[in-house]
Amino acid sequence: MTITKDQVLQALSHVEEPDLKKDLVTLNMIQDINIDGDKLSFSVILTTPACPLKGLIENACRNAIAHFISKEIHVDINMTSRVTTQKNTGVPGVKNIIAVASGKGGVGKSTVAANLALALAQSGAQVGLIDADIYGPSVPIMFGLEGARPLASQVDGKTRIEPIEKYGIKLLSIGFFTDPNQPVPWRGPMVSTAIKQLFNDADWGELDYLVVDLPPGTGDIHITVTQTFPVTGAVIVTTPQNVALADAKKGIGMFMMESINVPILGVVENMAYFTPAELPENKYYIFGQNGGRKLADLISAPFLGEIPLVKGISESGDAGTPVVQEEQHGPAATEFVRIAERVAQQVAIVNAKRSLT
Ligand SMILES: Nc1ncnc2c1ncn2[C@@H]1O[C@H](COP(=O)(O)OP(=O)(O)OP(=O)(O)O)[C@@H](O)[C@H]1O
Repeated sequence: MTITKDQVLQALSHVEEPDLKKDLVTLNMIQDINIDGDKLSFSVILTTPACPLKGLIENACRNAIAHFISKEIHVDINMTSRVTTQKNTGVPGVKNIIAVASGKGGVGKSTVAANLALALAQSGAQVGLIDADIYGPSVPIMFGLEGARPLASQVDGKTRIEPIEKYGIKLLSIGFFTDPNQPVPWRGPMVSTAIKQLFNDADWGELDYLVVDLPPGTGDIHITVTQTFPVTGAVIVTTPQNVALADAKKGIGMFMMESINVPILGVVENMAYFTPAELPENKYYIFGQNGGRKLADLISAPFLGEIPLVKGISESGDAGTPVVQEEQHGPAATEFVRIAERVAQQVAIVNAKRSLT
């Protein structure tokens, strides 16, 4: 049987990308078509290596070839990815900036930012993490890098800060430049300059995602980051209590302000329930149930997932190895991986919508 490239493209034009609601051919996601007798191979270029729909899309392609051409064809599909980007993030080489924010302090924003960054990297993406929390930088402790000082290097005749690499991601924290025992009286302009330097004066190289751990609340740093760099979207972290949810709403309100206008990628509910290690099936909703989900519904944003309150998360963070790195297939790590997949999905959707405007 002889088949042609046109027949293959015609068949695959019946396969829709479920998030982007267009067919794979229109989206230019089918490449490298090769036909050798009854053997067909092609690549599907996904929008992120963390794509949770990878298996579904691959099956749909096989079914389309079988249905529209023939069941007798031997199909070899290379599922690969090229992370999409908005036109310009303001930081050379960086495709997407993901801000992680919370209204209230202590809700686990840094824990989510660190594990999100690691889970994205484990999917095969190039990832950086900026700890912009001047009031309580957590990256040095969470990554076992207390006392670390980034080096400077010369890149294209300019002096650049070299981010520190750990567990496959590039890191910079405001805590690498301050003495943890000396309080720093940050003034507005100083803060703004220091934060911009973490983005602009560092040698980030090529990154698919630069995750930014913002301080709690809504302040100078939020304004500086969102108004200086076109942030792709924000992940909002909350706990289920009403006080945390009320503050989270204020944080969301800031991102939605016309002058800021950063899309909300979704809501993560942290410390959603308590699970004793010896009874992992038991869930105790000690702070109330579904607060994060209701908040997401209220603002018509995706609910990204719920993380249990477990000792392993705080212990691994304190010991310098975030849980996604420490127990890669444990229940908490698995939930972080799912959240990372949903975040990557939302980034692709935001970018696709932007490219249409
Ligand atoms: N799901 C969880 N289970 C157990 N401990 C957690 C969980 N999430 C966070 N923690 C712990 O709670 C503490 C606060 O977390 P984290 O530093 O991530 O919060 P934050 O919102 O970034 O705080 P800050 O307002 O200081 O920036 C840390 O000790 C962390 O290990």
